[in-house]
Amino acid sequence: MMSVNTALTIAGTDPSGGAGIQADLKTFQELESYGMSVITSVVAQNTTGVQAIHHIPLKMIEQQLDAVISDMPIHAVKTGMIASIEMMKLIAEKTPKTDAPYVMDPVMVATSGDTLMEANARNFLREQLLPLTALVTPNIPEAEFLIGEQIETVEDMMQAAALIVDTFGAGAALVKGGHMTGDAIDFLYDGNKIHTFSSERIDTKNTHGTGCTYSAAITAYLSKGFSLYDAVKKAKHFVTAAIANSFSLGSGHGPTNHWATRAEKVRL
Ligand SMILES: Nc1ncnc2c1ncn2[C@@H]1O[C@H](COP(=O)(O)OP(=O)(O)O)[C@@H](O)[C@H]1O
Ligand SMILES: Cc1ncc(COP(=O)(O)O)c(N)n1
Repeated sequence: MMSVNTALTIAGTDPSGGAGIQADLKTFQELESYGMSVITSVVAQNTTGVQAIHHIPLKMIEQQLDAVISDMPIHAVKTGMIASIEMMKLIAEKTPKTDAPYVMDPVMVATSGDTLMEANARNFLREQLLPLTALVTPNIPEAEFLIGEQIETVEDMMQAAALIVDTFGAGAALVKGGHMTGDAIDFLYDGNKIHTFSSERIDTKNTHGTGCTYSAAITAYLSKGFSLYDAVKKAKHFVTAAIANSFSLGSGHGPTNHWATRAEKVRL
């Protein structure tokens, strides 16, 4: 019998296919981790922004979680959009039961500027969910919220990563530099050391779903047993290729190309 590793995403949806649950499942599939999903909110969105949000009733989120956790092996878990404190409470109660490493993408605002998390839930996320994580992957605005300070330089980014772990209790923090200028540099603090992951900045506006894709790739690699450092290194390569080969679909920020690294596999 074939053995397989599995990854679960708990997040909101994107019918245009570039972000959210859809990006996560595409990424898990590309990286050959068996993908599973629990939907927190159905979001009407596309490359131009968010048009409407429907939150799934709590009881139904709970039943989805129970359905997966009671029956399926889970080797890594990721969360994306979690809109409310009540949803967060449920996830804080249920996910530790999986015993799998937990990667949190602290999604607060979409690339388009639309809010995906209620304002009062941000503190709850920081105080109650963050300490459960193996890794949190904030972009610059999210990291600024988590530490309560502005981030302007790469030194600030490194300091933010350290604070998120040492003061707020995340297992590790990856502060992403997509919103800076110059090379796209991310800093990982694992509680011990700062690691740097860098790529040239690609000149494109097609960045819808980059954060989702990156954290999903890390989750997939963790599910397959890679160390945190190796998982981030490989995922950075995956997301960079996805951005470099992105699609100019839609009239806003187009989606990334989740199958961009297939060409390399064929060559190897
Ligand atoms: N134009 C770009 N060229 C290359 N890498 C990028 C670009 N924009 C973002 N990235 C990378 O994509 C990943 C997602 O980062 P970021 O855009 O900061 O996250 P989010 O989508 O959560 O806002 C990071 O590795 C970042 O460095
Ligand atoms: C349901 C959902 N979750 C997350 C994002 C953020 O996307 P990005 O990766 O571009 O920050 C999104 N637009 N929609």
